[in-house]
This record gives sequence, C-alpha cells and structure tokens, in this order.
Amino acid sequence: MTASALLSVRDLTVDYPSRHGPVRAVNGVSFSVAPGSVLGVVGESGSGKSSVGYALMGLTDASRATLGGAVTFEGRNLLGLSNRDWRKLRGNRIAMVFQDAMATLNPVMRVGDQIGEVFRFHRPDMSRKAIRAASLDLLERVGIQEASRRIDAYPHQLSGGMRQRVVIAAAIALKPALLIADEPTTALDVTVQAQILHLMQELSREQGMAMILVSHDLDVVGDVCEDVVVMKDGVIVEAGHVDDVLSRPRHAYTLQLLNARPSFGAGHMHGEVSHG
Ligand SMILES: Nc1ncnc2c1ncn2[C@@H]1O[C@H](COP(=O)(O)OP(=O)(O)OP(=O)(O)O)[C@@H](O)[C@H]1O
Repeated sequence: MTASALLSVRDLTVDYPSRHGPVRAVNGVSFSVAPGSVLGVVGESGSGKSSVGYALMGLTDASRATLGGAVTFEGRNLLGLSNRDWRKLRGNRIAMVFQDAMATLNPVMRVGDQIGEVFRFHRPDMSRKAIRAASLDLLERVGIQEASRRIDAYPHQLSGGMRQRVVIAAAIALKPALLIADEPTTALDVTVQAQILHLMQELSREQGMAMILVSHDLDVVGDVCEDVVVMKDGVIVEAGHVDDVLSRPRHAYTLQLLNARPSFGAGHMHGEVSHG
C-alpha cells in the first residue's frame, strides 16, 4: 500500500453461506485507490466484482456474507465498522450509484426531496431553504435541464438518463472522497450511457473525487478509467494502467473479454481508447 492511498484493500475475501457450506465469491483481492483516481473493476457475470463493491460499502449484511482481509479507507479499517458508523460514512465520505435508478429512488417522493434527504440526514443543521437551494444546485450540476421545475417531479416523470443523474446528484451531494458505481449505465441507451459516464468523469475531476467503476463492459472502463483490475472467479487475474491492459492484455481471460466486445476491431484498440 502506498502512503497516499485513499482506499487500500488487502486480501479481501467474501464468503456467502449456502446449504453446502460457505461459498467464496471473492478470494484474496488486493488493490488501492489514490485520491481523485478512477479505477475500473471488470469481469464477467459471477466473477465477484459486485461482491467487492458491496464489501466496500458495508452492504453485505443482508446476504449474511463473511468478510476477511483488510479494507482501509482514510486511515480507518472498514471491516469492523458498526452499522451505525456505516450509516454515518455512507453517502458522506463514500457514496454509491447502482445500475437501476428506479430501484434506488423512492417512487412516491419528489426527486428534490430525495436529494434533500441526504442533507437532512447528514447535515441536520441545514435549513429547509438551504437544502432546497443546494438540491437545485446539484440538479443543475448534473445537467438536468429546467431543474427548477423538475426538482418537484416524481421519478417516473423523468427519463432513465435523468433518473440516473438524480441518483448521481444525491451521491455527490456531500462531496464524497470516493464514489463506487456498479454498472451505472448498463440499463441506459448507448448515447445516454456515454453522457452519464462523462458526467461522472467530469464530477470526479472537478471535486477530486476518486471512483471505482464496476462493470462487465471493457469499453466503459476503457473510456473513463485510469487503472483497471480484471476479475475472474473471485480473484484478480490482471491489473494495470487501462491503456496497457486493453492494448496488451497478458491474461487469456482479458483477451477473451476484449474479443467478446461488439465493437472489437472497430477502433478501440491500441491507444485509441477515447478519454472524451
Ligand atoms: N447474496 C448472495 N448469496 C449467495 N451467493 C452470492 C450472493 N451474491 C453473489 N453470490 C455469488 O457470488 C459469486 C460472485 O457474484 P457477484 O455478484 O459478486 O459477481 P459479479 O461479477 O458482480 O456478477 P454480476 O455482474 O452477475 O452481478 C457468484 O457465484 C454469485 O452466485
């Protein structure tokens, strides 16, 4: 681990209980994330990448998973944290965005109020007026047009892309040091995907916020990440700078992932990775 790491993951294991005994979904994963950097965690379905994300967000309780190893964030070991401490940390210093904005958002609550909830929970001293102003400002920052009208909309009145922008607005509200995004654009149209990814990249640059982007899609990772770890069967099979890994994969599995892309051979190889 480098002294400057924001997050350091060492020998992380995640075991899920099953009728036949524990099933190891993550088997000794180590990586670190520097402040403001963007790391991609890539692998096919079942490789364990989401389990890594859940472990880093303290969201493995419901699945009764057992965690091993060490996860150090801003100098604290997260694996021993109580649920109470997790609630203080989540949405504050670590925030997350998932694939399905509709599942993240409350369908019967206006989007402005949902962003406002973040402030109400973590900044109880803020006035209602200040919260509304801050929520409006966030909606504008994430590119919601006519934000002053849409702040009072319900999620179903917005497009899928706009809903994901709302989720991102709530995630960045308190300027977290780390944003964990698990397949944040998988449910969106290709053009909207690119817009959302670039928004996240821009916000990360502006706020000096580190990001971990969990995705099955190497094009997505190649587009926004600086470094990448490739996971298979619960272990990291390859890690490095994204341009190196994509242009000169060392592991057969990475090559297989690259070859499986629909855009393979269409200009994404060899230094042509767009950082748009
Ligand atoms: N709650 C759970 N209980 C039991 N096993 C689980 C649970 N969640 C995941 N697993 C198992 O752990 C392994 C890794 O799953 P995980 O979801 O982390 O992989 P993934 O790469 O993110 O896949 P996907 O993209 O399909 O979510 C899989 O074998 C999966 O079946």
